[in-house]
Amino acid sequence: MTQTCGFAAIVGRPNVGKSTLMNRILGQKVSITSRRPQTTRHQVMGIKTEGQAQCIYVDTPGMHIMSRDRNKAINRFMNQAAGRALRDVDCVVFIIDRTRWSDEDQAVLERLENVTAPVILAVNKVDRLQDKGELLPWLESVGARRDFAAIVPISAKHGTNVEALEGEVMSRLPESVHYFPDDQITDRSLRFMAAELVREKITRQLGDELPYQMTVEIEEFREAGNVTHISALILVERQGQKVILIGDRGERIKSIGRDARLDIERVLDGKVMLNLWVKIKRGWSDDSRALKSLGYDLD
Ligand SMILES: Nc1nc2c(ncn2[C@@H]2O[C@H](COP(=O)(O)OP(=O)(O)OP(=O)(O)O)[C@@H](O)[C@H]2O)c(=O)[nH]1
Repeated sequence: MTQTCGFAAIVGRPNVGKSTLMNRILGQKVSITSRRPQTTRHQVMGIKTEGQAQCIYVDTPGMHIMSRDRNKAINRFMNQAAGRALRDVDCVVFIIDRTRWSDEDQAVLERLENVTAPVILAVNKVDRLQDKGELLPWLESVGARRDFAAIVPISAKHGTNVEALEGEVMSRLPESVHYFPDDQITDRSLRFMAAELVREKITRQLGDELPYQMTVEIEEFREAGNVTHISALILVERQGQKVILIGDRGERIKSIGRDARLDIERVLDGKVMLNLWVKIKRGWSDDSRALKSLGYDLD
């Protein structure tokens, strides 16, 4: 039988559920999620193989079109990364949040104007719709905004209708041999996943107390016997942020470390010793050179 293989970009404004959808499709966490917008910073590929079809999903960082501090280097990087993901894809999944249509959604739609690949609209979070009756008329009216290849209401969180969405994507992949082995689910290294999981726990535990100018670098990732030793450096911008992260008598950082270790152990399927360090690196989020040194690739 002929094989099919191709790329599908998942796009949408921050916080609509792109990472949640990716994790749901893959049945495993490859992209971190949180209630705060702008959690996803790096482009992560999620690979799903089903029989003869292989789809490589690209989860893009939220498009920061309305961002107030749009000139910051990190915002420029994130917009560029989102733009790059749209070139050369075979299909685009555009996610919106229920029946809302904001200026940011409109801006994402405008970005898709020159995209020739089919665009599937996923109307997410339908589990949270107060009035289910408003869905059908909305689905009909939203179709006027663009000639969508399909419009699929879903709940990424609960998995509702996600298979139908996948079916729409899979049916649009070109004939090709598979680019990845059939059992591989992400292009990212375990080292990268470990850093992302630490960042997820920080974002979840500290919420709005810590601005998103915080990054995690893995300094050591070493297997010894059946234990993986990981040292992670958390970079923040100011002393005040360091104090918040460490918490009263180190309670906060301990709790972050415990949560992150449990998740990393699940991903690695083995025991982990995790050490966290906090360091101040002033102004990194506004410095293109510093971003490069941390692995953010600015054009
Ligand atoms: N009720 C409900 N919540 C959802 C659903 N999908 C996502 N969420 C929640 O919405 C929030 C944002 O989800 P993410 O997957 O991090 O969103 P994102 O689009 O990747 O966000 P960025 O990283 O900012 O681009 C999280 O709290 C999710 O749990 C859904 O179908 N139903």
